[in-house]
Amino acid sequence: MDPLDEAPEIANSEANLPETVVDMAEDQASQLVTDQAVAAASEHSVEDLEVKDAHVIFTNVWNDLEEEIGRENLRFSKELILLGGAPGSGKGTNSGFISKARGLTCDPIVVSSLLDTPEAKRIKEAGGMVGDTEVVGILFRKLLEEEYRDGCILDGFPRTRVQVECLHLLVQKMNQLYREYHSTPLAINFRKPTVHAVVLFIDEKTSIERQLLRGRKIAEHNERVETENDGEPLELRLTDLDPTAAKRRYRVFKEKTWDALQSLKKIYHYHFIDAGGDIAEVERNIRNELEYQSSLELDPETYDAVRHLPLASELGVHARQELVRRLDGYELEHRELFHHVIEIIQSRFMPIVRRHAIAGLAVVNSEDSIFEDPITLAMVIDVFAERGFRAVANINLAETPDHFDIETGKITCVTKKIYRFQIRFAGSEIRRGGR
Ligand SMILES: Nc1ncnc2c1ncn2[C@@H]1O[C@H](COP(=O)(O)OP(=O)(O)O)[C@@H](O)[C@H]1O
Repeated sequence: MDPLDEAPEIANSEANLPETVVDMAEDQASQLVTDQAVAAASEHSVEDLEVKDAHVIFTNVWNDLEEEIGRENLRFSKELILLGGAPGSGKGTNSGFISKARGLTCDPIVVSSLLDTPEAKRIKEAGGMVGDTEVVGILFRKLLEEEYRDGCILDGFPRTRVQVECLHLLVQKMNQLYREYHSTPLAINFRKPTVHAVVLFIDEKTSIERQLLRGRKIAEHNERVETENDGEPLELRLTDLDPTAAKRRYRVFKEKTWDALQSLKKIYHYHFIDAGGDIAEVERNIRNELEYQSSLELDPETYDAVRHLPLASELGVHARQELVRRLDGYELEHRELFHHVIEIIQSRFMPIVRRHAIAGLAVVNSEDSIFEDPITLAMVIDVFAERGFRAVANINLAETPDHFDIETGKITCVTKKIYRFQIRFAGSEIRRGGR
């Protein structure tokens, strides 16, 4: 039986706009997520009194440095490797290996270790983030140390949008200094900077497990140091001992750092790494990615033109969490409409879907004007996704004769909108005569 045969004939289908409609639905849905995330982040912000303007922060730091050590001594690293990822994603574990792969001999700069004032420690222990002014001031000063001249790894920078802005401003200044000193004897100290962002991705569950694992390992190590009086104790983060605090750290990452890291790909070399596997696998992924990008035969300009487009492997990573947030958003903000859509799915869609359980593909057409609001299309797609189906929606325009003028012979038509949903799922394996 043809799975499409539930669809009534559509006369004079004039426009078939699948991508547009699905885009509309998904846009609407993701806008909702973004708005909620922003609202949640600002509601809980503890840094409201802090300077948020990257230009102000950067200019203050830069002017202080210039005044203190002189413009000709503002010698930053030629290559900056920004290593980002959720807590426990393996930044510390992999930074030594990345250094080697990039031919760097200096230790990575672990930004959170630089932040050791009592106030910064208090914030870190609560799973929060230290203010941008402090981070940028300390880090830029550190970067000027001689050992980082050729390049360095920055473990945990940038972590916020303001820090990303400050980074852009720093790179701009470095480019300016490069041009300024280009034909002078000091040129070697002001080479054109290159920036790579390496982003390690793990999900929330893995992040929490690994933070707690690190906590257990360090606690055991420190106990051994104390009882056997052998070796040096390691810094133990309180958030690594407490599942709730570890979870909070991941959430802060997801709300404040994830987007900031994503924005780097528009401007710098960007390496997205699936870091969910075991250590050997992650190392392999990093090696492959770094080798792949450096062996690309694309002209740098061509590569620049395409690199801001997302990689297929990135798109799925937060899809489940975002779906959950969107669904919760419908329930909170459009409860009545949401329940109405669920009721339509239950009473009108599901009988058709059930009838096509062997084929795994059902098509449902509807003229219900409720679907004029794009959010209802998003709701249908998301509710089906939540239940394990893949739904796609598109709009067909059908011209139907409405009036026939006997005298002139003129036919007037009305245009009807028909909403067409394709619902795919794993069909039954049991088929007569099938293998
Ligand atoms: N791929 C991996 N598989 C299993 N455990 C890992 C992996 N990468 C790191 N770990 C462990 O997870 C914990 C956190 O790793 P770490 O490198 O300190 O993360 P980060 O610096 O990103 O917070 C450590 O105990 C480390 O040994």
